Amino acid sequence: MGKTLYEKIWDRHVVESRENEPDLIYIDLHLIHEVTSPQAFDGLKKENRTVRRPELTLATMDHSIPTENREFPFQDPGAQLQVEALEKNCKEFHIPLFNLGSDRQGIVHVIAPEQGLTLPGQTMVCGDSHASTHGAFGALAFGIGTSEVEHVLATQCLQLVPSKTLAIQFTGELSPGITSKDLILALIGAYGNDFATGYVIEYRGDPIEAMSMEQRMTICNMSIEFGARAGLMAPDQATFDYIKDKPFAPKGSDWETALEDWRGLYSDEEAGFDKVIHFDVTQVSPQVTWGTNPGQVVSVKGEVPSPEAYSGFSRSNVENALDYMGLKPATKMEDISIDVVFIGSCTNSRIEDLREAARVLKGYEKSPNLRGIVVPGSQQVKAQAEAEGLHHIFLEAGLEWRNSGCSMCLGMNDDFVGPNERCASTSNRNFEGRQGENARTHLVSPAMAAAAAVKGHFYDIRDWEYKLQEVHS
Ligand SMILES: CC(C)[C@H](C(=O)O)[C@@H](O)C(=O)O
Ligand code: SF4
Repeated sequence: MGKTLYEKIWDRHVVESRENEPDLIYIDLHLIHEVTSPQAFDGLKKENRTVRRPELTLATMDHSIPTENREFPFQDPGAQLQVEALEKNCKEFHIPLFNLGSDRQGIVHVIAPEQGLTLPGQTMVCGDSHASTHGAFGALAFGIGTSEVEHVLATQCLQLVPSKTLAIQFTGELSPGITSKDLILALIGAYGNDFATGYVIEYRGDPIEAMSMEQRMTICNMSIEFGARAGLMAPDQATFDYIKDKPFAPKGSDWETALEDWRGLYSDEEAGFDKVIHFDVTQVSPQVTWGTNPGQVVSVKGEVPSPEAYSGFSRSNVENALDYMGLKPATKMEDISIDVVFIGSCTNSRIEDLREAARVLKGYEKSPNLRGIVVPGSQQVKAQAEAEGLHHIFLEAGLEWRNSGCSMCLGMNDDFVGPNERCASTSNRNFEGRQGENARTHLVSPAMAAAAAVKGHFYDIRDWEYKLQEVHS
């Protein structure tokens, strides 16, 4: 019997296995940020322990930082304390840190792939649920809690019980204008947001193989919104091309050795999954969420559902969601006007996302009644976007151009959506209060967010009149 990709990675990392006990698994890379690490470091200090492998740990600051003026003092003294604590802890324990002065700083899930730290076959953890993003490279990557962060810092290992495996076999071809964001939203919408609970997903099939690495990352990023422990994709030539020559990628003969190894990272044909589903991507249209979890989603050409007619969620759940969102059943999605546009987050803030948004915005101005911010996922993405002149397009459209960070993805920093304001957001979570108290979030792709910024309401990107096709060289 063959092995799945997940089983192959797992087996390579077992340090110790005892009957009726969790396995002890070695962790190749530990990413940390300012929000979920302070208590873990406090725990270490209390026990007088050191960090076992500081060089396999990387720190960045992203969640609570301001994206406008990043100088001290911050408007929020609590955020400044978190940032200062991370600097101090990294210094004390010799952990590499991309701080606010670094041109490599950015959202934790954007910088690791960008630096060539995310590699196929690795085990990776982070005190952050969207660690699943790195699965796009064939790395087994998942979020952990603060006590586990402490454990990994101290031992570079974790006690883990294997998850069940779910293969999602995509078929068909995405239509023009449809992105991987639409695909993952449509998938979660079709099966429900807790369908993959307890599973590690492997996304497979031609539509995945046809995608860029950045598109793939968007899908793996939202595995957690589907309930999964992690999402994986087998590495292929696109993966290797992306990694090659990145700053921390293996070089010279190490590269050749690594490549040879990575080429064996796929699920064997005779491997068995605990569950398999098939999903035809051909009919996927631009998606917009209407409710308060990512599975409450509909085509932009659709309408707000009525609690009676909606399957998948209970009547009261739908009623509550509509009430929170301030929406009436049967309203056309394209008739919903918005107050805020947020283009950013670890789901959609990479260079291709910004190019897509800029391609839509080129030559247009935002609707006068809304405000919008574009927040690159890292300072490297920011520099690249500026080298291509994308920031001019955003600024000319009347949107703000910021420094990198999690920003408006979650109401934990200076960027938030006001009470009862409605936001078209490229992020991954539309929970109540996610972007601010009583803020109303609609999840969309970068192109759809850009179109909404111009129109002032949701608008089908397939009907868009582009003023210029190519904005980058
Ligand atoms: C703050 C952090 C722990 C959290 C997570 O784990 O995902 C955040 O990144 C989020 O997206 O909600
Ligand atoms: S951008 Fe959003 S989803 Fe991603 S790590 Fe930051 S807060 Fe979490």
